[in-house]
Amino acid sequence: MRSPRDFLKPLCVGAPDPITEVPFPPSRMIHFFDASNEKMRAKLPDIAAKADIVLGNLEDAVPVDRKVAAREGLVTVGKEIDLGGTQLWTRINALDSPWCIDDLTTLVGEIGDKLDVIMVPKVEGPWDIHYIDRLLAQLEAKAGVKKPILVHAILETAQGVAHVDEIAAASPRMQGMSFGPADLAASRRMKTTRVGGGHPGYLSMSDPTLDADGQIDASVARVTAQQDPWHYSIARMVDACTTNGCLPFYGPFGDIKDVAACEAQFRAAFLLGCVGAWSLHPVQIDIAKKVFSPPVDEVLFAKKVLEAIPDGKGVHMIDGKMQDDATWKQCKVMVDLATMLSEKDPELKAAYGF
Ligand SMILES: CC(=O)SCCNC(=O)CCNC(=O)[C@H](O)C(C)(C)COP(=O)(O)OP(=O)(O)OC[C@H]1O[C@@H](n2cnc3c(N)ncnc32)[C@H](O)[C@@H]1OP(=O)(O)O
Ligand SMILES: O=CC(=O)O
Ligand SMILES: [Mg+2]
Repeated sequence: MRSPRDFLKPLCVGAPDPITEVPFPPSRMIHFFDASNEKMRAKLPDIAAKADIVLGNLEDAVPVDRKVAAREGLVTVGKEIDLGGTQLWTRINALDSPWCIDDLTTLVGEIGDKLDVIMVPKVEGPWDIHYIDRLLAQLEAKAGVKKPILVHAILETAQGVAHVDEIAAASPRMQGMSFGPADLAASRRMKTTRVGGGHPGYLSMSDPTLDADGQIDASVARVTAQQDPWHYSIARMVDACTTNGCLPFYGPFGDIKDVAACEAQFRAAFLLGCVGAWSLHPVQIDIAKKVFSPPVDEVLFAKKVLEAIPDGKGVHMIDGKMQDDATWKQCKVMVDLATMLSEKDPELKAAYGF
């Protein structure tokens, strides 16, 4: 293990100093686009006006014969398109793929100063982050990049989940993690073809009704309720990220037309502590914006609590609810997020009354 004293020294002479705190600008959605697709690239200025983060995807979903075009398309985006204040990320090809090394050398060399975060798929343990960390430092030094490019891991293998805490702690570059239910399902041999969301087969059932002879009365219907197959892993990811000062995100929801289920999946992640989710299609940008902006009534209540208890101490009754030091902190989380989002979004600012 590296000495903590070395943690904030660059891993290559001439590379920028590592950051001490992960920046947290609006991050409600990471909008994926295929940079090899000229039509999608042309839409980017409009998309960037609505989205918090846009991400040029080079990995899964980009066909093998368009890998180079996607990389080059992203270089064009970085050099030629003004995204305003919207962050530019990429998802590189996996570390065990033949494209990864050229993704990194080309992108850092050509648009290293434009890229905020590099998302690394299929991270299995801290060793994957250590590899990327050193290589990025070398490439940053070579290209004269001024601020360190941050790293975001996708949690999408059983190994990755087993090592989630070590991954989150592996480098000061760790910006956060996204939950990847498709690859994770495959890695664990879960029997689902869905990308995120629930499953009608994953449920619990109420007890049976017994007849006079103590036998199960099959004529009486039993209540079932779908359970959340992702709860455990998302909660682990949230704890690992929060413990290490980086940001957890929910990943993709694949049934683009089922906007209600997408909203439910995003909201479950929001309530558990995620700061945002992926949008795969423009329709999911609005869903993420709605879900990951805290509800107006909760923000107004939280403001009321903070105003009523300026020192955040003791026990109080507000609107019939007990408030104390702990609930004050819950309210602070809500108000801090609302304040941060209001700086970007005048409509939210008005609704929250700032
Ligand atoms: C498990 C994982 O790894 S998930 C991450 C990898 N997957 C991705 O990145 C997928 C990204 N999304 C997409 O490729 C597409 O949205 C698809 C394939 C899912 C659906 O595409 P389509 O069938 O073309 O959707 P649809 O017909 O509704 O598109 C409407 C318009 O929005 C555009 N559009 C669709 N998705 C996007 C996007 N992500 N970004 C920008 N524009 C988009 C289309 O080009 C189309 O434009 P047009 O009206 O000018 O023709
Ligand atoms: O990359 C995302 C996933 O779900 O797999
Ligand atoms: Mg994946």
